[in-house]
Amino acid sequence: MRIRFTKMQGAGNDFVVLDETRGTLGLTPAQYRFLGNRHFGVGADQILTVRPSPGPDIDFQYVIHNSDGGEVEQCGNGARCFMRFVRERGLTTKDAVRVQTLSGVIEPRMGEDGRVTVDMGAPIFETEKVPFDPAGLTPQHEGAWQTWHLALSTHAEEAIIAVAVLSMGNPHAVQVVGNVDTAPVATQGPLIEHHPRFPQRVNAGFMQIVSRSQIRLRVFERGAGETLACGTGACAAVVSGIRLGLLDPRVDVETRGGRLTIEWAGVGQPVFMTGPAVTVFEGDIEVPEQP
Ligand SMILES: N[C@@H](CCC[C@H](N)C(=O)O)C(=O)O
Repeated sequence: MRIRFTKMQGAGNDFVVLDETRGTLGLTPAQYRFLGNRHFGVGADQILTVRPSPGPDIDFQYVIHNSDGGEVEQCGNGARCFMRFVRERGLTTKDAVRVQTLSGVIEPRMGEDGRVTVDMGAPIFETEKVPFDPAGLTPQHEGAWQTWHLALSTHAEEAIIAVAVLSMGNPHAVQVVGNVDTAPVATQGPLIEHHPRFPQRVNAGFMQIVSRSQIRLRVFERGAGETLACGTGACAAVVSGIRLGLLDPRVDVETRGGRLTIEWAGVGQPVFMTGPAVTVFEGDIEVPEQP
């Protein structure tokens, strides 16, 4: 099957975007994996699919697959690219749309400077909804919130880390580090992603506090490995920092691929994420039936 795609990126988090507004392609997890593969396919951290509105008051449906082929609930950088894609392709003329994802409705809005702001919805803190299993652990109280001590061990390394745990529609574990440049992202990332206390795996964030309004962040993403930026990871890190008493309500997040601005007014309120969304190129590719 030959398919048309658009390659996009938001702060260096890169995507293959597919238009299924006129019919589904019926891709299998192996075919999504093929598209995400940087050697044999197009190459991307996630594959985003635009589908027609599933119901009243909703403009589109947004389907997200990680480069490992698994479908996931949410993708923040992808949401900004989604907005630019539906505008550039003439699928809408609206400046703001309501988009159904697996974890709820988000609202991306075009900015005048070409950046996109997304209402990502309110963060979720109930451990069973993240999901995270805290049985037998004692939370460490910090600021108005708490972190959890997790043991990471392999034959090569033993470590106890303190993570804040929350969901932005998808699961996140955020730890504060002294310097993101030397943080053990490559070694601890996979151990945190697959830690048995996260039954659906987790995205692992490493946050360096620069000031009350600026952080540096690296994220080892579930199903994709370390990416140049993670939008939901940026939201999760800033929300954690605010609740732990370390950050103000508006924070610039410096990622390896660019800057995102996150705003959050407190528990029960939505998180707003602003950042770039860029079309890189378009093309078509033959997708094998059984890659
Ligand atoms: N890159 C994304 C997050 C994509 C999904 C994530 N890897 C997961 O499995 O939850 C973002 O910008 O938020």
